[in-house]
Amino acid sequence: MASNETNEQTPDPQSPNGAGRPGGASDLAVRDASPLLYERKDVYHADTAAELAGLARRQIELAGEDAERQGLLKTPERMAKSWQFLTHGYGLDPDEILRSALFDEDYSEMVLVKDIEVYSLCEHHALPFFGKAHVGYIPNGRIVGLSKIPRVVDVFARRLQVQERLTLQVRDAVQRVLEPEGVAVVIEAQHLCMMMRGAEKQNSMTTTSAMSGVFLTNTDTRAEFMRLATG
Ligand SMILES: Nc1nc2c(ncn2[C@@H]2O[C@H](COP(=O)(O)OP(=O)(O)OP(=O)(O)O)[C@@H](O)[C@H]2O)c(=O)[nH]1
Ligand SMILES: [Zn+2]
Repeated sequence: MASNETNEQTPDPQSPNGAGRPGGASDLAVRDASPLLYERKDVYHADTAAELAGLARRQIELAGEDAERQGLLKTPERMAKSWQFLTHGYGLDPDEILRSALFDEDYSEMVLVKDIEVYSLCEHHALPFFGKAHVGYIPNGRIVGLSKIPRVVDVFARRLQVQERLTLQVRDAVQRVLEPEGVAVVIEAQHLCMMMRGAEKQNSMTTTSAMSGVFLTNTDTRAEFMRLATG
């Protein structure tokens, strides 16, 4: 750590670490990478960190900033780490997560996990959208460990997304693995690309839903889900 900081305070003028020139990115990784950062192999990847940090540094420079300014010295590495976290869902398998906690059970009423926090990135602007997901299903002989539902929401949310596809993907994964009588998913979210830029609307909420099985064929079941989830 200390030697890293020393290097940061006194960059070698012969090796200006300029992202945008060949080799700049890997210099940056050597200078900034902290070993602890990459312990979570499912989230952080040392092999792409250098290139990401180089791109981040270039973005900072193109904004008109001095990337060697003290407060910004480690920012490219932080941006790389943050980007890897926000997109780590690509490396996760939703079916494997759901299959890891399936239990035979005769319970045949609705199971609802509601108010699951969702943080995702819109694929058009790479800006966050965030809100809540409500996931219900009616078992058909087996139930899933409750925590696996929010975990599966995160598998798909931690990718570049549109809210509609995120909603469908959660429904389809639960339907595919549990083979229940039906699945219902509602997501309510606010999109920063509509709030802090673009349309600049601060209070609009987008609701998407995806249903299958009995939630499509039985209006009472669907109504009960909507009442419990969003009422
Ligand atoms: N359907 C859908 N659209 C989204 C989502 N996230 C962002 N968008 C929209 O994606 C659209 C991209 O439109 P473009 O006209 O190509 O991009 P833009 O010029 O930045 O548009 P504005 O946001 O209107 O300034 C915008 O209307 C966004 O509101 C999402 O999850 N679902
Ligand atoms: Zn957007």
